[in-house]
Amino acid sequence: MISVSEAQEILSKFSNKGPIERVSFENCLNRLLAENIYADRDAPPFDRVAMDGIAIQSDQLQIRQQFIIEDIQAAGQEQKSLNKPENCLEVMTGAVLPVHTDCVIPYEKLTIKNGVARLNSTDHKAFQNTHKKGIDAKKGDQLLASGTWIHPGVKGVLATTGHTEIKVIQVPKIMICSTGDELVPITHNPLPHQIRRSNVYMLQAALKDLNIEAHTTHLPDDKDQLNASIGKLLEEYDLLMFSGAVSKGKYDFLPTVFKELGIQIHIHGVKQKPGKPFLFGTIGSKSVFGFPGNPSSTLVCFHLYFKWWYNHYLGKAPNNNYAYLNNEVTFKKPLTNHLLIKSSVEDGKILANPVANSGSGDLVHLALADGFLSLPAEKDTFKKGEIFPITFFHQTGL
Ligand SMILES: Nc1nc2c(c(=O)[nH]1)N[C@H]1C(S)=C(S)[C@@H](COP(=O)(O)OP(=O)(O)OC[C@H]3O[C@@H](n4cnc5c(N)ncnc54)[C@H](O)[C@@H]3O)O[C@H]1N2
Ligand code: MOO
Ligand SMILES: [Mg+2]
Repeated sequence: MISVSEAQEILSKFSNKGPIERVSFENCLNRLLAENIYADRDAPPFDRVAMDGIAIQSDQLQIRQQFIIEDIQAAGQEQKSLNKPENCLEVMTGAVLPVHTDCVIPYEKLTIKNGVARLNSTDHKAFQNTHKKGIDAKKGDQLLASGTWIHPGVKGVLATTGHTEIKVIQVPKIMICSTGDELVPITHNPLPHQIRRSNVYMLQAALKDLNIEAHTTHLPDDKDQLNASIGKLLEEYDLLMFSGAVSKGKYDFLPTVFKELGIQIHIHGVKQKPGKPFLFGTIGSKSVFGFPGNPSSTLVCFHLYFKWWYNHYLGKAPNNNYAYLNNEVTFKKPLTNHLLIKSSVEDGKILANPVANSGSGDLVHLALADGFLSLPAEKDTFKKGEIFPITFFHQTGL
């Protein structure tokens, strides 16, 4: 069996960067930008008034304390001009700074009476409360690099540069399949020997966190039917995700069916707990992920391996986060132990508090955890205060 890092290395080899597509501006949030974005004009495009108040010529500050108001320069109006240097213009935030002015004094520092503005203090200087044309970027400057995650601030830049269509990495078409004759739909009342199929919805939710909409289906524990269904699904989807049927049981048909369908199995079994029977294979450009059926195994393997694959598909470096173990833990097997934890923050440090559970089949306590700490296989005692890699279940930017 291979180690966690060996498994991730294999995945890196078999995940190619995804194709590029164009999407509308409306649909680009949480996608990965696949082009550089340049400024179509200076930013800001004009000397911009940054406070509501009056605009004056700063060299007048040595001579006078009060200014006759000539006019108002509102935002959205063409640039006006101050006629006489001893006067001022009222100006609004977002307006163009009028010609012959270089200093904005906010209303809070003025008293205005009978059309005359009097300064309440003398601590003013040239260019205060103005946002100089081109100070943030010049026309033609690169504002965003290909590979940027499109979050709300990035979307703002795409809007201000007038991008109505954006090149992004295509979202892979994914089908999530449950297997197992004990599973019934969530709308059913299970018989005593049955359970509702929950793993596929965990996977669907985890994919939605990555902005991937995936379908779910159920396949029976029947080799011929699995063969036929998976063959068809491979024609239609880029990637198939399975939960269950990858271990040693008489009805764990997936590894055999995959081989019969010509799928090359690159990983089957990783020195870890949970998730030991994890499977990954490819056929042409298509990939299959076989997550072990126990709920924690499914979710942990999704985060360790699918997200690793997806980072490569997006051309992004995976995130490496670390946290402080907040309780001593012993684990005597030569396996990487992915310990369920609930995180907290103290003095700016992420603390990982182990969540007690009865094993990888314990869905109840899985829901109380917000991630897992990966404790290395080489040790069996892990002390409070030691630092280990942490993976969060909830999306915090991949
Ligand atoms: N002789 C051995 N037995 C087992 C081994 C082993 O190495 N030797 N490995 C164990 C480990 S570790 C795991 S993990 C499980 C993985 O088994 P499978 O991937 O084959 O999964 P199943 O047998 O189909 O199911 C296991 C368990 O998970 C439940 N399950 C499956 N799918 C769902 C779903 N969509 N929603 C909710 N629960 C689901 C299923 O009912 C089973 O209880 O094998 C061990 N055995
Ligand atoms: O290692 Mo299995 O993944 O415990 O349930
Ligand atoms: Mg099994």
